Amino acid sequence: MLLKFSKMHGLGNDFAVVDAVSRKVYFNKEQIEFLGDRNRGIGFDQLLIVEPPTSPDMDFRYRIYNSNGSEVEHCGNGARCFAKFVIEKDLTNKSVINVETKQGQIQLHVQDDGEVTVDMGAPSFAPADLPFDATEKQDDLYTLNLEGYGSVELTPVSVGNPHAVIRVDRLTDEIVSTVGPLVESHSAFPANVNVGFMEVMSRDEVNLRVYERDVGETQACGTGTCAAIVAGIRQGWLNSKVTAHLLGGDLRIEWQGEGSPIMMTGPATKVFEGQIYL
Ligand SMILES: N[C@@H](CCC[C@H](N)C(=O)O)C(=O)O
Repeated sequence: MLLKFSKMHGLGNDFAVVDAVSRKVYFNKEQIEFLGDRNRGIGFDQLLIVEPPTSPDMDFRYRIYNSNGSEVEHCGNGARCFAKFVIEKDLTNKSVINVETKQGQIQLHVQDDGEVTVDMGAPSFAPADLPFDATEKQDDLYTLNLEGYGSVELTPVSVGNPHAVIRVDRLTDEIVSTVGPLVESHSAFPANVNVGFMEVMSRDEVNLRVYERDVGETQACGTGTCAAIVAGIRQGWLNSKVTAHLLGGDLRIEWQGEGSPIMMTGPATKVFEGQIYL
């Protein structure tokens, strides 16, 4: 099969996006791993598949796979690329697009300047929603012992997919590459977890790096940014509108508190279109 795709990125978090509305396409795990391979395939952090909706009040269904073939619930940077893709491919002419995901529904708002705002839904801080086998807790902060390292304090947050947010005094390569994998696959997170490292610069600004589940550190993580900011707002460290500086650029997040949806705004970029034998 000759597979057509668009290569896109949201702040350097990169994707292959496939139209499965105009033509039916199925992938098995090995095929996704091959496509995701940066030396032998296309290379991406996630594969995004645009499908017809299963519910009449939705515009599309959105499936997301990590480069190792695991299917995931949510992808924030991918959602913005998804919006740009369906417009460029003339699959819709709407500027407000309702999309089904594995975990629920999201709404994408395409702005006049081309940026996309995503209504990511309301976060959950309930450990069972990640899932997270909680141990000691104080004000949303849990202590996790890491073999051979010591302990870290983290906030578990579900924004559809699972995140552990760790506040650090200073972001370093070492903390991301050492603590990231230890927390990602810790037995307290039975489905594994994305790990965010947040340095609070002021009440309106953070520096953030994310070690993604099943992928490793990426240039940016949309859901990871949402999780970190809502954790910081709940702790009283941040205001309700925050700019996050990621390795690949900036995201703007707004959250009005308990029960409200998180609004994430940022760019989406197409790099090229291609085709590959599968
Ligand atoms: N890059 C994404 C998140 C992708 C999924 C994640 N690796 C997981 O396994 O949950 C984003 O922008 O949110």
